[in-house]
Amino acid sequence: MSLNVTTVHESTNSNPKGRDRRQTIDLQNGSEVVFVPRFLSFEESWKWFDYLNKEIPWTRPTIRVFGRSCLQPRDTCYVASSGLPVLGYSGYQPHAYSWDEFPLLKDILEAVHKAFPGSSFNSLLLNRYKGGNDYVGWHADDEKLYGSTPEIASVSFGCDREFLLKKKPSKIPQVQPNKRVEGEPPSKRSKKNSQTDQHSFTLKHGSLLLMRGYTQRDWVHSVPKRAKADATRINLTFRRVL
Ligand SMILES: O=C(O)CCC(=O)C(=O)O
Ligand SMILES: [Fe+2]
Repeated sequence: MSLNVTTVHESTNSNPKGRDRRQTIDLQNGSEVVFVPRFLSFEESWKWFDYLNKEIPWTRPTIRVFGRSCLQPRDTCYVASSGLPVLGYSGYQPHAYSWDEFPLLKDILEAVHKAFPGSSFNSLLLNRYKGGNDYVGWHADDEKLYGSTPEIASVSFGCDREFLLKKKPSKIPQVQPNKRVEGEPPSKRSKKNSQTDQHSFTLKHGSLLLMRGYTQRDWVHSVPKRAKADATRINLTFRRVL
């Protein structure tokens, strides 16, 4: 038996459109992802896409990666409640805009809070991928200001993009994780590992993906370049600064 079994739990209330259908993916050891493929309706999502694309003061900052300056490979903007500690990442400190400047964002925030009672997000990092060359590399949103078990709700609009999750290498020596089973071909052995330590989601227009528990401590995520993704995608990640 594999030690790292993934359980996907599907649930829905009796909504005829299946809008609240969600998948809960137990990543084990206290990490969890909830995926709601049709969180927002198609029409409503286009209304929000157009608003965000036009009204948000997008910037493409210079950041520092491994000691070198480079242009962040996507547009960004940051919105946060007043009085919170300042966010900084990759040597960049985004200006914190106020929620009041973008009233529609409050409606999306309200919908997210309704879907996840008990959540209380107070900041939002927005990303705009102008095509398949724009991306976000492997990272974890494990900044100290989010605490040890940050909950991050990610809502997507526009072009479909693949979202990958990969387990961080364990610091504790493993007891032969790919232990040879007599007669099992090597291809099967490595696949077994990758099935449980990597996950892929297609984040479509109007979908929501929530990461919680120890997902930022134990996993990294990315939205890789995709030659076929030829249209703009906008992604909102709601977070709680402690
Ligand atoms: O665009 C996405 O789906 C992910 C964005 C992300 O990981 C981030 O902003 O930290
Ligand atoms: Fe992230």
